[in-house]
Amino acid sequence: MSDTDLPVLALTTGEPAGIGPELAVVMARDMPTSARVVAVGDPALLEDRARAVGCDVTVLALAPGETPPVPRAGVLPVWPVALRAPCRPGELEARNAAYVLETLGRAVAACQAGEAAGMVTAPLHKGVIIEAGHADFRGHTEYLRDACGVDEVVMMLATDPALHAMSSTWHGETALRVALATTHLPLREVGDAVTGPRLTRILRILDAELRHRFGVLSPRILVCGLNPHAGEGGHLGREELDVIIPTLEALRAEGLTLDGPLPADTLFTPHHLARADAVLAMYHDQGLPVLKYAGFGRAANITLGLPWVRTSVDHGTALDLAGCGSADPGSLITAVSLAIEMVQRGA
Ligand SMILES: NC(=O)c1ccc[n+]([C@@H]2O[C@H](COP(=O)([O-])OP(=O)(O)OC[C@H]3O[C@@H](n4cnc5c(N)ncnc54)[C@H](O)[C@@H]3O)[C@@H](O)[C@H]2O)c1
Ligand SMILES: N[C@H](C(=O)O)[C@H](O)COP(=O)(O)O
Repeated sequence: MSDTDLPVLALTTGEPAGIGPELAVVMARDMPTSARVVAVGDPALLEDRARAVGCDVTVLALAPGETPPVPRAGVLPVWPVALRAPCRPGELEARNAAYVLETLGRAVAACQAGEAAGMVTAPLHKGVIIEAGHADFRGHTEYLRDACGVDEVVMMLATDPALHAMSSTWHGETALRVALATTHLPLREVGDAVTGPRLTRILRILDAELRHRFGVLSPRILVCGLNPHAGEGGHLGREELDVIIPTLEALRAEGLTLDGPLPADTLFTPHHLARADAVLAMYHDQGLPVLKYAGFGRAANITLGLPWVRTSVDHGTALDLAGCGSADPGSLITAVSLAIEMVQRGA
């Protein structure tokens, strides 16, 4: 591939008071050369944060939508978006919620216009966006679903050994792919959200994207139950009998290979995981603690079901570390390399 053909990836720099801006500049010290990664954010903020953490990187402000130059270590091209209010590391400022949303909007527009082949997102702070008046905001995943006008997308996190695999040879103690049937919902609402139609949409997307984006020829998916011990035959909850089992049976008839519903506590053991390509957890904190225990800092978040590639970090804004220079860039580096790999193989 010649330099002029290198794909463009838009990297949104996330909550300005968090660690996203400094991770972007730290990542640019060893800027990958197999794609043109362009940050979306405030160039002055990125320069300030580079100085604060002692990172010798040149921030190169481009015109909006301008094609980034050939990548070079130590140079971070930026599509500029202006902060709405001054920003101090670790201190949330509601006026900057509009800035964060504008960075997302710019990246989406670039993907829609074909100016970028995909996007990588640094962490944003959901609470401050909601408090700034965007009451329906839930997270990047839901934002991107709505921005793309698709019915459903799937949040999947994977630990590093499971990100690059093109077959099921990735199994190992820390290799995991965990997708979620519901995302950013209060726990009280989860039971009602686990419906047959939702599980059907999610499992179809997960099966198709494991084939298409990860090269798994015949995905085997382990499906968690919702209740303790997967409902214990209906004695500890009926969602397995009434919703999950009939849905899985119908999908098996379509050709999907699904095991479950299995009790989540024993599903996440080597015996079961050794024969799985992914796990579907019913809710956020059923699946993600296990994934983050296995691979925090080296895992990535992937949105399946979008018309372009989107990857993200496995951590949040870490306001406690912002501006200190001690935040680990591992997950952002992983998310960027994964996005490049997915774009290169046309996934
Ligand atoms: N991709 C995303 O946009 C994303 C992901 C997760 C959480 N969040 C948001 O982030 C905010 C804060 O969430 P939280 O406090 O639960 O989680 P968090 O990940 O920000 O912090 C949890 C702990 O991990 C540490 N940590 C996080 N990232 C680190 C890194 N790169 N290097 C070293 N240590 C790191 C933090 O210092 C903290 O002690 C919330 O608003 C949440 O919704 C966003
Ligand atoms: N659920 C994610 C996690 O815990 O890592 C995180 O909140 C990011 O979600 P979005 O990519 O939808 O913002």
